Amino acid sequence: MKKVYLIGFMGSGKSAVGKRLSNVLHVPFYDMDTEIANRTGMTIPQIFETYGEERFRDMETDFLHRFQDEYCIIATGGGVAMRAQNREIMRQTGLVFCLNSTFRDIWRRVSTDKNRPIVQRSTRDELEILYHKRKPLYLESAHFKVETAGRSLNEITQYIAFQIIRLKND
Ligand SMILES: Nc1ncnc2c1ncn2[C@@H]1O[C@H](COP(=O)(O)OP(=O)(O)O)[C@@H](O)[C@H]1O
Ligand SMILES: O=C(O)C1=C[C@@H](OP(=O)(O)O)[C@@H](O)[C@H](O)C1
Ligand SMILES: [Mg+2]
Repeated sequence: MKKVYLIGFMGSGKSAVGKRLSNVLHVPFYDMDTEIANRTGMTIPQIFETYGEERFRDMETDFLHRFQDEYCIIATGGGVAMRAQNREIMRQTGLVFCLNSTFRDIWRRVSTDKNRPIVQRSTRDELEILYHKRKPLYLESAHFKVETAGRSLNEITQYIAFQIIRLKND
């Protein structure tokens, strides 16, 4: 078993589930946004403002490329699965779980959050268009699709943990 990647739109629960999964499985957890923020000494909004979105995307790809070979949980940022190169790295180096949430749930969770520059610069309609545009690419990248609607963070975590343990024991 190599890495476990969590992908999906902003607010689908990647960071929150990743942390829980790490506790349940006793496996290290890395949140790509946190790792990139730590490396640059800047927040995600500061990176977007100072260097622009494209440079941030390059930092994401760089992270995936260089990251050490270990069994760990990685919560990706919502844009990571948009690059073919990133999708290829994730599928080759690990198991990819897509957290699938309704746009309604997503909007409720992220609309007031100041730490997501894409939400800050978008109207509700624009974000919903982006959600529909990205969805097929999340599904294309994933080994597993995880429905999150009506499920608690713990239920989602237990489901993913079960799948990982099952595959490990195969
Ligand atoms: N299934 C869920 N049930 C309850 N709260 C959730 C669920 N999924 C996500 N959240 C909450 O929504 C917010 C955004 O989740 P987060 O893990 O940061 O999403 P992501 O990393 O995918 O952008 C957090 O406060 C998180 O606790
Ligand atoms: O979807 C995106 O393009 C982004 C998602 C964010 O991560 P979360 O998905 O954890 O919110 C973060 O990487 C950045 O704000 C850009
Ligand atoms: Mg996150």
